[in-house]
Amino acid sequence: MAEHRNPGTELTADWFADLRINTPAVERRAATLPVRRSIKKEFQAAWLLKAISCIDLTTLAGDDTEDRVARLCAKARQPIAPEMLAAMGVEGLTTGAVCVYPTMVAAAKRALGNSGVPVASVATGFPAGLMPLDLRLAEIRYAVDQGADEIDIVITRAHVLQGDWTALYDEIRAMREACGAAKMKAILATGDLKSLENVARASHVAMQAGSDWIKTSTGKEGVNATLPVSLVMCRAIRDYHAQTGYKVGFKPAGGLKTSKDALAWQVLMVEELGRDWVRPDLFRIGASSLLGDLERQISHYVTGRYAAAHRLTMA
Ligand SMILES: O=C[C@H](O)COP(=O)(O)O
Repeated sequence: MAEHRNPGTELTADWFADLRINTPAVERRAATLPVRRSIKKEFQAAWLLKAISCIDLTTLAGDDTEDRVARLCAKARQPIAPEMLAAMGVEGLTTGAVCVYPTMVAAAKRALGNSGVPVASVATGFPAGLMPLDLRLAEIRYAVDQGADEIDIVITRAHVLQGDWTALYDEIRAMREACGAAKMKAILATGDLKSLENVARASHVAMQAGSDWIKTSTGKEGVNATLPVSLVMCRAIRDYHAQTGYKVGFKPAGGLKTSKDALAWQVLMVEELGRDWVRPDLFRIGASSLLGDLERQISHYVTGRYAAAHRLTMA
């Protein structure tokens, strides 16, 4: 598949300055997503496998060690027992990427070897981003130098809260340049942005500044990925595509733990952006503890019963 990059545009405030969002309507629509039938029951196991291929399998904890990262990478290379995959006629399934702190990138690269699974590194003073810009850019360059294939940056929430779109655009542009060939995800930390209008505006600015994906959350805010916020971000992605022809990816992250969550977010993608957008270069689910439940549900599909927890390697 050809490498897909969003080059960005000039800052074009006209695309978002006057937007208004009908919050109750967004909430009503979001509430219907988990129960919609766009993914038929008999195809759910296939969609669960697809969800696995889109996971950024994540560890972002203060007590991370190289051993933990190596175990995570083993799981990323082989997320489901081979016999279970064989029973479903599938081979070579991996997660979309692993996601770690910058000092763990080299260990992740070693553990992933030639598996083709990319390493994503958070950077720019994750999770709050409150560091001088030159240090944040240096952190990106460090992670790229260590071998990161993707960089998950955080934005300065104050720029959004103060409506300083130029400052936000310039910061993200500079980050995109520092990423070089590594693809960039812009984490908006939507739980800090106060309104759905701000989420939409920040989404537009992040895309105009050249983000390859926009991502909801760090997993560390008080409120992380929600369906209403995700709906607003997907619609901004749709508008940006209509304006420019470029497809920007979406990454919900933070608090996604169940197969039900994975299906609800895939329904959102299918209904708002189309089936074609539900693939690893355009959709990632950032999660540290979702894989275990996906494995459990897939095992139930294959064997007709739930495996005991100790038989599954919980991610
Ligand atoms: O980017 C990914 C998030 O940090 C994962 O959050 P989580 O630990 O709630 O799954």
